[in-house]
Amino acid sequence: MLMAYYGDAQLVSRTTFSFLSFNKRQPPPVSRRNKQTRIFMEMHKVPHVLTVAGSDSGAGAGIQADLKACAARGVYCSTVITALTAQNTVGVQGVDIVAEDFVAEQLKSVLSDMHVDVVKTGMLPSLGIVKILHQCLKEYPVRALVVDPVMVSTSGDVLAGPSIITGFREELFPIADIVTPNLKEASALLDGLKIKTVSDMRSAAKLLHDMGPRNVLVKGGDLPDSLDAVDIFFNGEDIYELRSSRIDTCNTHGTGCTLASCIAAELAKGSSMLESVKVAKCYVETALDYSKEIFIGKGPQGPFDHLMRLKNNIHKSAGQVRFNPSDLFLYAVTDSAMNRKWGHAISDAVKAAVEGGATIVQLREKDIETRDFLEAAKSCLQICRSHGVPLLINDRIDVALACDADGVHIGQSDMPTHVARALLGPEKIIGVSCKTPEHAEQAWIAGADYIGCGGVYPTNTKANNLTIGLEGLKTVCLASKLPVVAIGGINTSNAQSVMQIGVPNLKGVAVVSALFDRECVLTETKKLRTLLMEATQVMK
Ligand SMILES: Nc1ncnc2c1ncn2[C@@H]1O[C@H](COP(=O)(O)OP(=O)(O)O)[C@@H](O)[C@H]1O
Ligand SMILES: Cc1ncc(COP(=O)(O)O)c(N)n1
Ligand SMILES: [Mg+2]
Repeated sequence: MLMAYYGDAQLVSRTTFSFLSFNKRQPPPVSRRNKQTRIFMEMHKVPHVLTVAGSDSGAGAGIQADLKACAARGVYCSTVITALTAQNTVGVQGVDIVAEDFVAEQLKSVLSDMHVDVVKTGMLPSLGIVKILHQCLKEYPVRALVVDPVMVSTSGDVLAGPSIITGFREELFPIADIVTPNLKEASALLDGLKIKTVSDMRSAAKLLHDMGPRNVLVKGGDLPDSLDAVDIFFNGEDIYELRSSRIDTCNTHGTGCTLASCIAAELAKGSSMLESVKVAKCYVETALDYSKEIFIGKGPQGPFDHLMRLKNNIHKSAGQVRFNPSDLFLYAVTDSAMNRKWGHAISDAVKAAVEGGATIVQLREKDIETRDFLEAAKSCLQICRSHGVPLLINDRIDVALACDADGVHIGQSDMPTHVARALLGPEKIIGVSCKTPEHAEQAWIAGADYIGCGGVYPTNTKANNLTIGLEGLKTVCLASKLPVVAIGGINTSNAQSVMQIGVPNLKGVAVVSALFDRECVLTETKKLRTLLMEATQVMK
């Protein structure tokens, strides 16, 4: 049924086309750009892949996969769209081929203006389009050409008819730096040769190489009964069997497009062909493994997560605690030395604090190995999540990211707040230690969620820490646009006076020794909570 569309090359709106023609803007002549500008442009050129492929409305394969793969690999990607597909995880419901002269127009727009390092091709739905591409590449040569000879989608739908085989063989293969057929495509290109084993793949790679490409990668994603994902790479001299573990997942829609784009991206960055292929294969394996548990669409072949971020969002909606300033009410900060002194395991101490009424927990483990810190953080996170209490990590953004904690608390000499925000994303909680109104202002500008202000009173947990007293605390609170938690030497005897300084954005107290330098953390937390509740009742 889909084949019915192939004859119709005029489906894309001519109105759009003539509008664009009418508005053609010519780039300024190069001579008008001075030499310095040209040198500057040369120095700041970014690696650039142009993908010439079809759009996948489900965004798992095609142009959309190419864009995501290049973004993930840190390479700029421009796009010439050859066809629109109505596609989802079930299959391809429709194909609308872009008019040949409009494909030519797109190619010219990009290649005449932008510096393209590598061209990567995907779905080329007609012989005419292949010829146009060939002609354009003659006119605007690029450093490398990666040809993914897309013919059939993972779902089994036809994306390019048999006439395309001539186009590949005669036009593109002779100028390709690498071609990357899957088993079905390799077989179609070799007049129906049966490819069922790794040894068949090796023979196919050699036969395809005879058609002219510099390198061939026969992909074995669909190799029956194979425990590994085996691809065969042949450069005309040596043959390599590239193996990775086969990820047990249905989310493999778009693996072929992604692999080819990633090869193109690595080539654009300057890697050798074999290195680019290896990096690309490893990237696909990692992304598939990361995306095993994501669920998009009802069909048998789902897309995967190129940027490896979506899973965190699933966990986030399941567990990530959104920041609420009232969480600062009873803020428990752990201390490994105190836990050692009392023989408390960190997770037991945190459990007791949370059960006693702590409303947020910060792990502050200064003298602990990173591995141990990460393990401790993971177990504390489970405890905190089961009570709906946010868990923050002191200083260590890497540990917070690794265990998917709810956020971090950082000091003035740690990672700058705006950098922490960029690393952690918009959802994570970031608290910053501030002593002055200027610190508070900076923390707000840089995207913190709250500030920790102190030391209010002298304390043993921070040597040589300047004490700002209740007055200093009040000054900072009044200047701060963010909610504040007071910290430093606060305990059951002074917590009420702190809470009663009478500024609305002071939301609570952070305590270390008052909870953890005690035999029974549960009892101390309950005691402090009661006092804080009394203090806030009095204020009302
Ligand atoms: N389940 C899997 N686990 C790991 N790698 C895979 C898996 N499925 C495919 N691959 C890899 O993805 C890439 C694309 O292969 P393939 O699926 O055969 O191509 P296409 O998507 O064009 O059909 C290859 O490197 C292949 O080895
Ligand atoms: C528009 C478009 N182009 C290519 C593919 C191949 O997908 P895969 O990478 O899974 O083989 C596709 N399904 N749709
Ligand atoms: Mg596939």
